[in-house]
Amino acid sequence: MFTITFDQSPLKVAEAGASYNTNSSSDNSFKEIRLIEVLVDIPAGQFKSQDRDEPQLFTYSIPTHINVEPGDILSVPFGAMYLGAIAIRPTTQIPPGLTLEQIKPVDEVVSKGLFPPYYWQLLQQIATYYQTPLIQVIRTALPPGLLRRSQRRVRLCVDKIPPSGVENFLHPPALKILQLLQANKSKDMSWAELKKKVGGDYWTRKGYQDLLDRGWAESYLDTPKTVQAKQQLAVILIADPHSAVDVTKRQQEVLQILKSCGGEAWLSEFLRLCKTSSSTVKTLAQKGYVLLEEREMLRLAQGIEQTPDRPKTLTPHQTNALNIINQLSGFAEILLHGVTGSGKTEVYLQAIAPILEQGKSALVLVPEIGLTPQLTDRFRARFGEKVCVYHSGLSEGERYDTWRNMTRQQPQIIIGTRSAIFAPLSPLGLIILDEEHDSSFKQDRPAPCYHARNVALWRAQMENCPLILGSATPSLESWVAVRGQQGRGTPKHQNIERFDPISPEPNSKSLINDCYYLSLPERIQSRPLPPVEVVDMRQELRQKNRSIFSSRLQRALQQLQERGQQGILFIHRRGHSTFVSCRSCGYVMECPDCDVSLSYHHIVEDALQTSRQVVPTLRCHYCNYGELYPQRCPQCDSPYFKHFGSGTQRVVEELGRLFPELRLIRFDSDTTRTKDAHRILLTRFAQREADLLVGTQMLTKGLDLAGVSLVGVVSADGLLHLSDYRASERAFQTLLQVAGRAGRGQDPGRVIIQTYTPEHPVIQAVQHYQYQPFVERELQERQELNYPPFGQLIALKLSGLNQAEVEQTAEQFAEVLFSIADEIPELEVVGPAPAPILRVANRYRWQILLKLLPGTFIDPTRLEQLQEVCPRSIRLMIDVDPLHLG
Ligand SMILES: Nc1ncnc2c1ncn2[C@@H]1O[C@H](COP(=O)(O)OP(=O)(O)OP(=O)(O)O)[C@@H](O)[C@H]1O
Ligand SMILES: [Zn+2]
Ligand SMILES: [Zn+2]
Repeated sequence: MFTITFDQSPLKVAEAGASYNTNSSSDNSFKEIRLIEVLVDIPAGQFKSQDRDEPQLFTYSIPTHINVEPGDILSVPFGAMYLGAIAIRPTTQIPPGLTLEQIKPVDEVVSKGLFPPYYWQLLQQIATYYQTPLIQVIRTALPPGLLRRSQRRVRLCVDKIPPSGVENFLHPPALKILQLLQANKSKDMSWAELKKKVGGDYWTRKGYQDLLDRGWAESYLDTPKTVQAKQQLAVILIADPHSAVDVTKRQQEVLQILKSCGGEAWLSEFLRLCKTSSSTVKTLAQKGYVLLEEREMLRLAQGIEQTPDRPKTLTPHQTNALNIINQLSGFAEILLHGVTGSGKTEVYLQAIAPILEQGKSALVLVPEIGLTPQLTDRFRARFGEKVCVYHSGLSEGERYDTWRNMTRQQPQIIIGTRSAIFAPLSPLGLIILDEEHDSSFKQDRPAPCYHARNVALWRAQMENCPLILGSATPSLESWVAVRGQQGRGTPKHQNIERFDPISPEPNSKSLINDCYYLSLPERIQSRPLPPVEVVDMRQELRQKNRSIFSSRLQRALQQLQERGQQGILFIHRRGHSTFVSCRSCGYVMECPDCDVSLSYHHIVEDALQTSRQVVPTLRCHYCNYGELYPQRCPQCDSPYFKHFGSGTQRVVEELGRLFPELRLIRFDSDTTRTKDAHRILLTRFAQREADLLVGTQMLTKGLDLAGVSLVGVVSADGLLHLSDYRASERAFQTLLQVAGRAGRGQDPGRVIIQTYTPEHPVIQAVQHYQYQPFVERELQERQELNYPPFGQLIALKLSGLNQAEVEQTAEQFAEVLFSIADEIPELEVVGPAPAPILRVANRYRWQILLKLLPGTFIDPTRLEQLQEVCPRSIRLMIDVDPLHLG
């Protein structure tokens, strides 16, 4: 848990000598100067900043007669033009090189409320904490083209205009505008059009100002008229499939699928889903079972309409959790720790209902879009049209429309991935992070490398609303936040300095107790968690089984079809395992100092420029410790000492060879690229079109499929030995999540995990579902080496096309940092070292780790200086609280 400190410094322009802070009555005379930083919509090529594509913030003064707030859309003078702009934050600083007189005033407020008033402070907080320029944070937060898509228009206030004789006293440009508008049927025109007809910006502005002063005209912001609502064919079920008699088996199937989609779908999506032709659907339409109809396609992404459902009767654990949540009124951080299938989603749904009734909105964040269709469907079934989806996968138009819709202040629910934390909802009554432990909540690149959980916490504090973190396997950060440093205590009530948006005085911080630990220890209907069987792959090798499947997993796969059951086969993502291990004894090479596994590297030795030699080496990518790649296992001398990894492709081939009858669906980033692929593949699986779902990480997240009885993990080792201090935590979470997909329906589940190190503490903990003992042990280890959540890490990630240059720069930077560390004993500099995967997309990558003891902060300006001296050919990324090192 960190403290929020907002920059509430007084007006610096008013700093007349040192008297400002000591004599508070003298500041009134200066309060008149109000400055605002704005984001200007500069047409491409009009302005050259250091970085060509980078938009800029400009400072304007606010005239006394208008009220400008952050989030307003403005018209501002810019060179000879007037441009659209978004007010970002009030400032007290005159930009360097300018005098107060040179700062131009804002022209007009065109539209209000593009984001809530405290929003800029949130952006500012992110910029400060994640050491990123504010403008980059703005670019991450606001949807692209927000200004470009908004059109300034002028309309007459018809009832304010006297009936006749106005020609006698109006100036020509004002009269011209009046006549143009009056001639228009809607009494309304775009600014651009007016300008063209009146003859230039200057006269249009003069004329308009006159009409505005008289109250005869006003300007406003509108979506350009060219953006038309899209029409699209929908197919709608109009009769019960069960009563259909005159249909073929296939047609009956198609009707059933439509029913399971909630009775309605877009035709094109539906055809893909059923793998049928439009003639089948047309036949069904002729027979009167379905209706084909043009409908307006909502550009608000709301998903497919669902049959309404009612709140479920809660279990006692759910009731207890909900009661506590319902009693909260202000900020609180709640960890909802519920085992897989314990009904966390139902708790979210019932916690949101009263929030909407109070006229507030709710924000629900989920890890990946692969998980969203099922979850969105459940929300849609409960709350209908009030649910919208927001994530970076939407088109620009969808994002824009959803954004504008969110600022309309009707109570609504936004479901989205990481970037949805920036949704401009207000008032906000509740924020939920589902699967809060998931690492996709952290942005890897570009900067800011923000974690949506941190941002959510700051937002909840600013909005003074509760934040629910839900997970079956909470992150160590969240666990420690609510249970105290050792993770043992009962929910620890902490003192948090809360920002009060109502009275933003520097000292108005209130102390509140606000951490809750809520647990759902049982599955719904007291279904048992599926037993976890661990298979020792070293034994298989001894028994001469060289297949990637143990004989136990082979038997289980065999039985799937015989028993008409379904399974999930989990494969660790390829290309991420760089560790080396022994197939005979399971020994893994580790760094003697850093508690992470060593990474395999080829080093090309070219010292004499005559011979090129490939030398396989093992390297620690924290501290750069290295040794030669041993030919035989240092522990048991076995020659089966290898670099690890088996991809989806290989698994699928082997499955095809061993079980030609088994019907597979591949579910990974290769097969789920297109827009609705997740929904389509999962629906097909749920319709039992396949026996086995084979895939990567994506499978672990929240799938609720009743038919799945078997879960197989091909090799846990890829997860266990990631060369990262978080490897164990992540492996534990992933394995428990994937195990949690089994046995959610009537059939009891079964989980088979294959590994070369069955004695590994993570495997032991997973086998017995021991969350707390695992976490306590892990926390102890982290504490010994000052890893998070105890100490803080900052990674400086360098990359460039020239390997020697990257390495050299990294070494120079490390020198600078070492000298800083000499002054700050709480700072440790580790490295520089090559990233575990040294070269990605042609760029060589090195990194330096900064380790800070609890409570220590490094002055951000010192890291900024590194940014300034960084050669242009090298990219430097500052990753605060990095999750993935490499
Ligand atoms: N009170 C209830 N009564 C009956 N069924 C329920 C109840 N609560 C939830 N369910 C059902 O139980 C199943 C599991 O619930 P849910 O998916 O919400 O669990 P979860 O805790 O989110 O699981 P996971 O962490 O594995 O994603 C769902 O099909 C849900 O509809
Ligand atoms: Zn060995
Ligand atoms: Zn090391």
